[in-house]
Amino acid sequence: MGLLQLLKGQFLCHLLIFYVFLVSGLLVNLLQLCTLPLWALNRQLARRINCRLGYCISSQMVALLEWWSGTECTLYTDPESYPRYGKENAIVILNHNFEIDFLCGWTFCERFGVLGTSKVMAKKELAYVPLIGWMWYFQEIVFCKRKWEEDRRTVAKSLQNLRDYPENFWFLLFCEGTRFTEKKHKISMEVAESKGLPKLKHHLLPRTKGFCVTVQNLRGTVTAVYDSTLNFRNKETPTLRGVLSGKKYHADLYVRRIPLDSVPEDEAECAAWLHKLYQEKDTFQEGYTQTGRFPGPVVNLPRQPWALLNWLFWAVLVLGPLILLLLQLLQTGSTLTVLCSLAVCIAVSGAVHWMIGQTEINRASSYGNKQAPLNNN
Ligand SMILES: CC/C=C\C/C=C\C/C=C\C/C=C\C/C=C\C/C=C\CCC(=O)SCCNC(=O)CCNC(=O)[C@H](O)C(C)(C)COP(=O)(O)OP(=O)(O)OC[C@H]1O[C@@H](n2cnc3c(N)ncnc32)[C@H](O)[C@@H]1OP(=O)(O)O
Ligand SMILES: CCCCCCCC/C=C\CCCCCCCC(=O)OC[C@@H](O)COP(=O)(O)O
Repeated sequence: MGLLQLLKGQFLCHLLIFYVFLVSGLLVNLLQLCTLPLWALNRQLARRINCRLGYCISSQMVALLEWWSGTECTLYTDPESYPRYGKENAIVILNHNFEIDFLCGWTFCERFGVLGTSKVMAKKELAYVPLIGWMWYFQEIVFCKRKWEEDRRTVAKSLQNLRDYPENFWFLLFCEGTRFTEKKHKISMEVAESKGLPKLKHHLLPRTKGFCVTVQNLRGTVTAVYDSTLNFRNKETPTLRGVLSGKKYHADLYVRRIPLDSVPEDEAECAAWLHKLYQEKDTFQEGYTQTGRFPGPVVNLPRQPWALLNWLFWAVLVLGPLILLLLQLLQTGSTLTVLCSLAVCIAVSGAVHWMIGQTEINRASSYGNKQAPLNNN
């Protein structure tokens, strides 16, 4: 094992990386808060500024994946669609099977220059996660409670707000609404059976309402749906802890660009269209498990240096004062101050564990663990 690989496994390195993330993230959140008055004066400028501020946080996690863990992300797609990626507004549909699927999504956003503007329909609980959740508030992320009666108005309103967004954005939907577990899969296949739908082997049954309301509200703003299917080589089940420890994974993403005009306007037809799409995704996943690859040619998509440069900028900015403080502590610090510093380290590492825990499937919500009553309206 090389020295660098050994270093990547050290707790102290993780603590330093998280320290940079935490302090720079709080600074960025503060700057975002300072843009509040600007929203009333010049909304489009406030949005552009918040895209860039948000980038400062999310790109640190991308840098962790691309540069620290060295994870490779391969894109399978039609070369004719490829030039349009990043140059139009799109709805992205992604399977929700992996703890770092969102991070791979962000990595592709970074490579197509839309990381700062990337959007998602996220569960409301994530709005309270420090740094990321707070950043999302200023990036106009669409939050849902996963209770349609409450979501139908709020989600539509948040989507309407995006209609005059000043920059190209991708809007991500994990239509399954929750991460894949065997129990949730079994229950959702019972629902599929009761609805007369074919069973899926690799996906939970998609919830169609979020997709249909997104299409309704973003028609005319968004030009395409990017149907994206993600898997990892060697049957790996990647984790954020693995990434932080420098473990290298290899992600494969198959993307099909579907013009939005071909998605039906009628709600029932739109729902049927989504179910059919998931049946196709399921065959792609089955093909991947059999052959280790997706259909379609591979497009070369090298990583960009910007995420790393952003991380280095923040590291220099926030590590300098920390080092000075530690030196001063060693020279003059009483036992009490040294103990207090230790307590701060423990608190910071506790915060890392809690935040990483948000991404762990074994701590997933109970949503989808039992059948919601069938709705006939
Ligand atoms: C070129 C490169 C291309 C791509 C790169 C890839 C990606 C990059 C793009 C962008 C990146 C951006 C950001 C990424 C960063 C971070 C993201 C991280 C996390 C956020 C993820 C989440 O939080 S996921 C959870 C929240 N989101 C959702 O839930 C969305 C999907 N859900 C819906 O759409 C729902 O409909 C709803 C939330 C709007 C409402 O929920 P509710 O529960 O009320 O749902 P329904 O009314 O739909 O449910 C009832 C219907 O479902 C049937 N039913 C009942 N039980 C089940 C069951 N167990 N399983 C399935 N279905 C069930 C029931 O019968 C009802 O059926 P109907 O026919 O009546 O609809
Ligand atoms: C730069 C270095 C930083 C290192 C430390 C990183 C610590 C930050 C970690 C995480 C921040 C939280 C990211 C939130 C994204 C979680 C996405 C997710 O997967 O949500 C689950 C949701 O879809 C469905 O939930 P359930 O399956 O129903 O439950």
